[in-house]
Amino acid sequence: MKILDVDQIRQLDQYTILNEPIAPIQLMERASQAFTNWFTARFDSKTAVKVFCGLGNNGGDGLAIARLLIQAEYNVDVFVVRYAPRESDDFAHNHRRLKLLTAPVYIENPGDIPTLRHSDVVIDAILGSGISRPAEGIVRSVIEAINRAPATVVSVDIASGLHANSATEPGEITICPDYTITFEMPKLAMLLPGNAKSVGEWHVVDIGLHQRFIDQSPTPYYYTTRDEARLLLRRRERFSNKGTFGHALLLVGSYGKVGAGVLAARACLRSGVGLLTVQVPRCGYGILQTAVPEVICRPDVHERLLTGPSEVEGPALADYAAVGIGPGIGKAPETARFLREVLTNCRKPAVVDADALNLLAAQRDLMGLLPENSILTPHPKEFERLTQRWQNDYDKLEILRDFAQRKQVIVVLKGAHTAIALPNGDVHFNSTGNPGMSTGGTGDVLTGVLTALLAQGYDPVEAAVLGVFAHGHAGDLAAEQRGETGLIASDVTDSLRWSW
Ligand SMILES: NC(=O)C1=CN([C@@H]2O[C@H](COP(=O)(O)OP(=O)(O)OC[C@H]3O[C@@H](n4cnc5c(N)ncnc54)[C@H](OP(=O)(O)O)[C@@H]3O)[C@@H](O)[C@H]2O)[C@@H](O)CC1
Ligand SMILES: [K+]
Repeated sequence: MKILDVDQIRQLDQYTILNEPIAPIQLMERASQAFTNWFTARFDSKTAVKVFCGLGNNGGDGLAIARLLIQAEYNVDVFVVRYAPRESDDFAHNHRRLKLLTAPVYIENPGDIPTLRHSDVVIDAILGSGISRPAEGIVRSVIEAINRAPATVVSVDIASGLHANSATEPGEITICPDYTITFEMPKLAMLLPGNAKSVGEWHVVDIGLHQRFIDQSPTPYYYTTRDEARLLLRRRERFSNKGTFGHALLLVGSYGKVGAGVLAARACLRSGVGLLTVQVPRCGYGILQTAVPEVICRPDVHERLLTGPSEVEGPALADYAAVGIGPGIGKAPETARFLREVLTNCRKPAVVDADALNLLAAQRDLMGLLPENSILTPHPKEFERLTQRWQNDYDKLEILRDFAQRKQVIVVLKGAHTAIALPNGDVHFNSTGNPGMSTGGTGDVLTGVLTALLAQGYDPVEAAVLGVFAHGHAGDLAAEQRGETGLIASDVTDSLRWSW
């Protein structure tokens, strides 16, 4: 799904009005109805609803929503924050219609702000995507009062005060909602970790904006939906053998961190690889053979470290269908030398994770050896070591896109809504996963998943988008079973389904 910016959404709005065609007020009605459908499915009609409206089209939505809820026999109070003499045409229209049902209360001074109770549900329709400056004066006072109140808060389209696709400057205030119900597509701001409090749990409701305009609009930002991820899945051919699905090599583990290798290996096997060889330091031999009997184990000649040579013969590095390196390998100089050798000899895209990334950061010339379209899977701290500090999430996105383009690699920046930057500068945000996955070893699992997909011949871009989705989906299934708190990395592997 494409993520468009505010200007594009405004044009999309106009395009829909002209080409569907539909009257603006009808489009507002459709959006308000879509919000109301979500709301009535979530909150019953005994709920005390307090709708706060501004004077633009977001406020117009709020007035229409209030009317629809009154008609559905909800107990609704409407407050209009009168911060300016102007109001939008569609606001004025809905204002007239609402006044036939109820009398809104006007808020012009802080003394006009009502007291909100725990049982109240606030609908925040003060400011929408059209904000052009920080919230000040009475708008700020109302936002502060709502944030202080114990009520549940649902924002219409976007939390009031939050910019849809640019940074919120220090000192700016936004509503901190429990939910955001946004129209047609997520806004970029909703995918960035720094905005978590200004977004809450968010849902997209479809309001039927014109698909042709969306298709034609250029954007570097995408959001991977379940259907899109499903389309990437390949069926396993009936007449196949283990050779069909590739022979992968994982280079993992060091003394004390052999478990990282076990996690990556199990995940690789659960992701459909045909055959898997795992090289671990000699101390990991017994552990790996016992924990994962399905793999071919190549013990390193070094007892505790990964250094390269092994007494067990195997194919040359270049003959493996895919190579994954990093989980648990540590940062010893011997291992750094081996990483250099691997990157020099491996001409296919590789998966590079964890300490392999830290070694790249320490010896930046190694980056020049990365095979094109390799998949790097840093968490933010590792990515910062590879690049530089950033000021805010937007700055980080630019650094991410620039890095992927300059190095011609795929960067999977892990976190809530993992951002996958491609060599062409596009960024795909993931839609699956949960906070339970912030626990040791889930990254190792992802390395195994991605290596398996590359070994099966998936294009690296598709492997990254699909693998990250499947990994998060498995985390969501695991969280359903155990809850987020008790979730561990092995649960993610055990929940890998490859159908959704
Ligand atoms: N296409 C869609 O998805 C659809 C969108 N729809 C809805 O429209 C919403 C966008 O509407 P919008 O453009 O009228 O924006 P919104 O934020 O309500 O008002 C902004 C106005 O307030 C002003 N203003 C700006 N900053 C301010 C501030 N800090 N403090 C105070 N005032 C401020 C500014 O006027 P100015 O004073 O700058 O002249 C501007 O005119 C969108 O979020 C969605 O809810 C649906 O109805 C239909 C389909
Ligand atoms: K809002």
